[in-house]
Amino acid sequence: MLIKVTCAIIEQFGRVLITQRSETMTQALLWEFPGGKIEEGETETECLTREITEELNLIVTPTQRLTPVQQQYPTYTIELIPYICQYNRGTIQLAEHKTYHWVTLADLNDYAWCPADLPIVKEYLSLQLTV
Ligand SMILES: Nc1nc2c([nH]c(=O)n2[C@H]2C[C@H](O)[C@@H](COP(=O)(O)OP(=O)(O)OP(=O)(O)O)O2)c(=O)[nH]1
Repeated sequence: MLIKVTCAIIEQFGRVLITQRSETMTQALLWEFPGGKIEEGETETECLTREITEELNLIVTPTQRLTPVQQQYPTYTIELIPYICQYNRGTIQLAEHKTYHWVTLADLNDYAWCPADLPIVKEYLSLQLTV
């Protein structure tokens, strides 16, 4: 079964928000773009804005869809669907994650990412370089 997951590349002041999964989550302690599983009847962007509010207490607007990534993990497969998002309002309150960082593009490669995120980081960096 393919589990569809959306994730948000939230931009503000030239940095992007990344979150570290907690010890008790799957992919424990790895870094990710916040988001989560699409629920029945939900669009990708509805899922994303719901998850970002639930997990971080932030209001964001998805602005650009990047290329989805299929990733097989030992017991399940996900399709991770990334969106660049603009921060609107809210102060971060972590509901599930261990911590978060606002990182410059130059530092994005220094984190221990969930495997599915590696192609997304690469695509995102390549887009910024061509601007
Ligand atoms: N939200 C998010 N999940 C990601 C990313 N990269 C990646 O491999 N994943 C995986 C981790 C999880 O297995 C799944 C997303 O599930 P989730 O964020 O709803 O996690 P969850 O804690 O509800 O999942 P579970 O432990 O209940 O199975 O996708 C990412 O950048 N963002």
